[in-house]
Amino acid sequence: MRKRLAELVTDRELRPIDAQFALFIGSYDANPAVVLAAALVSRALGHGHVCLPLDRLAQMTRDAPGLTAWLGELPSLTGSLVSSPVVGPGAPLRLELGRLYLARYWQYEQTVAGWLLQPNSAPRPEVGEPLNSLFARDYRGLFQRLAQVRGPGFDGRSWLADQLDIVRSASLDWPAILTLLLAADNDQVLHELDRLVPESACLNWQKQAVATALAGRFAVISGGPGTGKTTTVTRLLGLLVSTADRPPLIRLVAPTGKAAARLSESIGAARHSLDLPPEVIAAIPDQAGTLHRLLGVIPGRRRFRHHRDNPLHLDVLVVDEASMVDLPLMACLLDALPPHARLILLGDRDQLASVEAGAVLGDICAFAEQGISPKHGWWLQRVTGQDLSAWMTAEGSPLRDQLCLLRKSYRFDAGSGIGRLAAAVNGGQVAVLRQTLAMDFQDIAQHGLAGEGYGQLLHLCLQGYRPYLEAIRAGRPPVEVLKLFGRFQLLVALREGPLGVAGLNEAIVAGLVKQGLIGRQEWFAGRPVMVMENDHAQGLYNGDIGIVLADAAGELRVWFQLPDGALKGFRPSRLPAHETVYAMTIHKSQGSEFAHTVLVLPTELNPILTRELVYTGITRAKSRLDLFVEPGILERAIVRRIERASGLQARLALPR
Ligand SMILES: Nc1ncnc2c1ncn2[C@@H]1O[C@H](COP(=O)(O)OP(=O)(O)OP(=O)(O)O)[C@@H](O)[C@H]1O
Repeated sequence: MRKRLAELVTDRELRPIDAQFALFIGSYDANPAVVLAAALVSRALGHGHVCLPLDRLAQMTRDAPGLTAWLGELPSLTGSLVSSPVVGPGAPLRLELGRLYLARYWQYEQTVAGWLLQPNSAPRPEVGEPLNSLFARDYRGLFQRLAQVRGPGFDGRSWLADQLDIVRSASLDWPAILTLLLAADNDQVLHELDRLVPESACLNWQKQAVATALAGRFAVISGGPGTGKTTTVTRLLGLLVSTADRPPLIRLVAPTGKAAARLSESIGAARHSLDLPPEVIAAIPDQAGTLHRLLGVIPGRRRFRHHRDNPLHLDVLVVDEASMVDLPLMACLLDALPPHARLILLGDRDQLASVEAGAVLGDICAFAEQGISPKHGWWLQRVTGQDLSAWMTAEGSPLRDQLCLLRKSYRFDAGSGIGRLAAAVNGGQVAVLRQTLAMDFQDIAQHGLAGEGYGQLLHLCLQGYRPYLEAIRAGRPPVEVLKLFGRFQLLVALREGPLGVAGLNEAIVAGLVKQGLIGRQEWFAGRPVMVMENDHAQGLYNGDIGIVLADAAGELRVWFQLPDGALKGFRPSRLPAHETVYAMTIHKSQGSEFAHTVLVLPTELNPILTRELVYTGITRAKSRLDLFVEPGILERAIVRRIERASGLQARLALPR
């Protein structure tokens, strides 16, 4: 058995750790079926699955002929596992409903499901009045926008429907509304729309999200790029502060330093657009930190400083980019929350799941498809004044009433190619994708990679990275250099090969050297580096990006912007594992956005190419996307989905 496991490691069907674990299990139960099951469950974890579903063994080993052959020689694994001493309470493996777990992961899933399924006993608050005043129509803004669009060809009906989120259009007196819109010469007259377009004809998902989050101690607000997740949570925090007897202690976190820095920036801006008293705004924090820092990492230990017996000191916790939070980290976070705490998860459920095992946000958000319960729907209707009858269904998990999907992008309008492309990819709509790429959008361009394509790609990258290098030459300060570097990014799917991180980094460095923009040595001024592991002692985290700059004495320092906005310089020799980051994998780009993104996909279909990967790559672009892909690859990639085996959804579906 030892030999066979070693061969599977040599053939890369197993990782060394999978074989070691199987041997460890084999020392307690030498039954080959149990040993193989142990290797497979460990291997599944390496692929991001939380457990090994025993009815999907063929599917999960389809790319591994050695494992498939071994499975074929054995009787059913289930029979051997059920009677094995290594499976069961207190043993290293757990078997539940046909899913085999490492005991630790079974416990994580239990913790997460147990926390999420706790009944919400608190009465729903009476928030109608403050909620409606927070979401009061801004007629002054509406009038300004109207003045810009009114003119020949103005389609007042669809314009107003979009502006006011009208969903029950047929019931409205459109001749009167259009007359008003065309004749309005000041914002005051637009108040007549209060009567002509009552709130019950509109459906604003941001308002629904705030109400939903106020109703209980847990809520998820999920939406694509620019759908207003930060804006919505800022309004929610404003309401929580203004309606509380004493200001709640609010903490904001994200899984990476980069995502935390972005959250600080966007919440800082959103706070000031709130029409609330200054003392309320002051009680909303504008600094976010990392999740690891909040929980308190103990170097060398899996356990955090905060846990059930030493809970976090907070009343409200907002976690941004929650799709990046893996199952173990989510379990540790929920375990560390004090019983009275309110938790709000923000994220995009359609993005790539966490690097490590699990797809917690996706598993939770799966219940959003079930609509909402009538009880919750009636309450929402009462406090928001909007009609939700079309969304109410009798059957479903109680969790569905804690989920809010934001469906309208305020960043990408109908004229945006990026928005349309992202929607087509996310919906797996091949025809819309083709149509979008064939249209003449100003913000997207598709290029091939054959022939001159590769040269064009390099040219674009050399142009894109030039501004920050010129800023260095001009002696601009680190903060400005980092900002300029962050405006342009080359994203790739693979690590190896000419179109992977390694090949493209090399080609870009060679091109920049040739243009005299950087030096030839390993540590040249301007070298951008990405940290590849967490270094809690120095406050540097996997995914952080820094740039090498020389000080007045010619000494090199690598400058990083910390989540609180502060800058810190490190000697190159002090950095934890790192690599040059002209090209970055799409996986590593999660939680970041770039004004101009260049996205390169492999020329051949690869298991890594999925809808989630392409969607995540495209949605990193804020205002310009250049897509380098060979014909046919994109269409084939977007119909493939990532499936992560887990029992969380099944646990959450159970009635409370
Ligand atoms: N209801 C709204 N009306 C008008 N503009 C809005 C509204 N909600 C959000 N916006 C604007 O849309 C932009 C994106 O909003 P926000 O940053 O809140 O979205 P997000 O979902 O958090 O974005 P990201 O994809 O960056 O995470 C901001 O400029 C914001 O001011």
